[in-house]
Amino acid sequence: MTVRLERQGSSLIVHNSTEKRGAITPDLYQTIAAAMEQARAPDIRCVILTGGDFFCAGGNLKVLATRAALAPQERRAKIEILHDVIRAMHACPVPIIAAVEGGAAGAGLSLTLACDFIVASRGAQFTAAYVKAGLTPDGGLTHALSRLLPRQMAMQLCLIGGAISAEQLHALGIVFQLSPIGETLGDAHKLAEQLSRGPARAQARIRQLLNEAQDTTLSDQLDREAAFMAEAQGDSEAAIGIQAFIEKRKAEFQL
Ligand SMILES: CC(C)(COP(=O)(O)OP(=O)(O)OC[C@H]1O[C@@H](n2cnc3c(N)ncnc32)[C@H](O)[C@@H]1OP(=O)(O)O)[C@@H](O)C(=O)NCCC(=O)NCCSC(=O)/C=C1/CC=CC=CO1
Repeated sequence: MTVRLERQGSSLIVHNSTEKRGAITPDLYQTIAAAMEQARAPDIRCVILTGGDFFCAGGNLKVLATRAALAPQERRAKIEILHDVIRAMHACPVPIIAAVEGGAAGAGLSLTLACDFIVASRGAQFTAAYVKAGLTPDGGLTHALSRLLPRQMAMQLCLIGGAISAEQLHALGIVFQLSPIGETLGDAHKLAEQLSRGPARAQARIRQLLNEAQDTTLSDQLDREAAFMAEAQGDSEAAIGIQAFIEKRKAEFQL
């Protein structure tokens, strides 16, 4: 049972097939970090994160139980490894898809919500979990949940540590697609294929704009949008897309 990085066409796939419901190992951090690095190549159009029967149960509680023996700064350094991975995902130039079988818990949920699209198996369960172990969320979970959910719902999830289903998250627009059990990776590939037919540079600009919009003022965001739109208008992708519209045909962006 391992973590591995695979390339299929223009997609990179991080497989997290570790024991204990995909509980996090150092390999997972290294492999996602490597995928984020490789995603800078122009022929990579998408990254997919996937797991086994259960996507990822978060930090391994048996390992976390040993952390009390470490000095506070050593404990902090271990958490920062996860946070560097989340930062790298935020800065990734291509879309990231989570193909989630079974569900996600703790930092596994943080990783899921750091993705742009979530394809989840029907009945999958998502839980913050941390509070049940006397811990507090990390991996940007409170940042994500406080923006995605009403405050009270985020509080309920984090303070009680209960689960929310893929169906509920789908109704909220957080899960992009519900798939039959065992089919999330196949459906993620189809989505990656669809995305790869779009304009790569426009997609990278859009991703950056939406990610940065979370922490900025309207005025700063208008400046950013103006700069990016000016860039986009001078890009051959816009020439291709606009010409296709005028000629009433589907745009074919270079792959
Ligand atoms: C909801 C569950 C994830 C899955 O429930 P279920 O399908 O019923 O499976 P179980 O029977 O509970 O579990 C099967 C076996 O896996 C072991 N296991 C599950 N999760 C973990 C885990 N996180 N760590 C270690 N082992 C785990 C479980 O003990 C079973 O083993 P045995 O067959 O030997 O008995 C459910 O399992 C669950 O709620 N798990 C705990 C979720 C959790 O609390 N996660 C950690 C949150 S804290 C965190 O993520 C923190 C960090 C901190 C810093 C840096 C990096 C990462 O994370």
